[in-house]
Amino acid sequence: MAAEPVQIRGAAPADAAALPNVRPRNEGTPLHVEWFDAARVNLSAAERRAATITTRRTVKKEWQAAWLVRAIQLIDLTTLAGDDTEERVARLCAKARKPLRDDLVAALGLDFSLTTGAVCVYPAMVPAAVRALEGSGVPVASVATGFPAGLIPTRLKLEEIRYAVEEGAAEIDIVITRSHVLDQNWRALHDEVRAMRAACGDAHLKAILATGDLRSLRNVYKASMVAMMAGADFIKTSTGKEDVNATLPVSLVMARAIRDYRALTGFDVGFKPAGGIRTAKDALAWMTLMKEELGTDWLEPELFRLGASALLGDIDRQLEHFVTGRYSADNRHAVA
Ligand SMILES: O=C[C@H](O)COP(=O)(O)O
Repeated sequence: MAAEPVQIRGAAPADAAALPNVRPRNEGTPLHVEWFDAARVNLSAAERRAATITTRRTVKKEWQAAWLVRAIQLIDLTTLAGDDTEERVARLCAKARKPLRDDLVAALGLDFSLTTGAVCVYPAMVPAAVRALEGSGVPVASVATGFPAGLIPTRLKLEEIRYAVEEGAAEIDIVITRSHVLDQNWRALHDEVRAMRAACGDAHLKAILATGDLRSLRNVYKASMVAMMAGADFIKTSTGKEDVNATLPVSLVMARAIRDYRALTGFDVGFKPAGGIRTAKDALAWMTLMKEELGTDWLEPELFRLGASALLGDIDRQLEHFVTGRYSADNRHAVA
């Protein structure tokens, strides 16, 4: 079965910031354990359903370029390495501003300014990223709260968020305390994410659940619900540093939690799979999952991001193949 084309919207009008935001931000709710306590997740059913995304569903060839251009707009272009430097961050930001070569942009007939969804860096790199992205409209996302393990005192986690926001990060990717989930201490998890959301102020909060550490899909569902009740703007699978990072079955469970939370509260919460997403085929699989489970609003950067350090290169390669009919040498493509 084939997926339908995505509508690629152009650049936002210059005065977009002045327009009223029609989608209200998730305010969160008090903790309602009864909303998820009885939830059961059938692992093999989730795996079977996720498998159909890559086998039964394909994006028709003539629509693939449009889907891949949209995938670029959804990427949180990431560098989270111990040897990051301001120069590396500046190069990454240049890719975020201009992800494709001019000849490919012209051949694809793109009449808008194509950028990635955001650039995601460590807090110490936020000032360099903000400088490099000035005037581009590309937001800077910062990880925080003792990423990736999250095992620093709460006071320091909140201070780290405030630092990144003060330096200009518009999005904060926090990590939750995994032991709160493993101990089923939902009150502690709710309080923690609530305090982080308050520290974010106007910056949007993405709650990284580190699903590879949570031991069951049932825990993934419960942690997703509590993070949303605490006011997360996005729920995100992984840091990219766990042994198992983004997978389709985990993403399916998180998408169902987003659907359930929406039915209960009316709030739309975004989703960000991250960690190990490397190929154009991966990007299309996650986009198809979003479209089928949550609808086309979840193909917009406002509600869906692909967290990836090494995806853009393959998308670039596939788009070049689409335009020219051949693949060029790897060294001609973006490393990111
Ligand atoms: O948040 C984003 C992840 O760290 C990216 O992981 P990756 O390097 O496997 O793409």
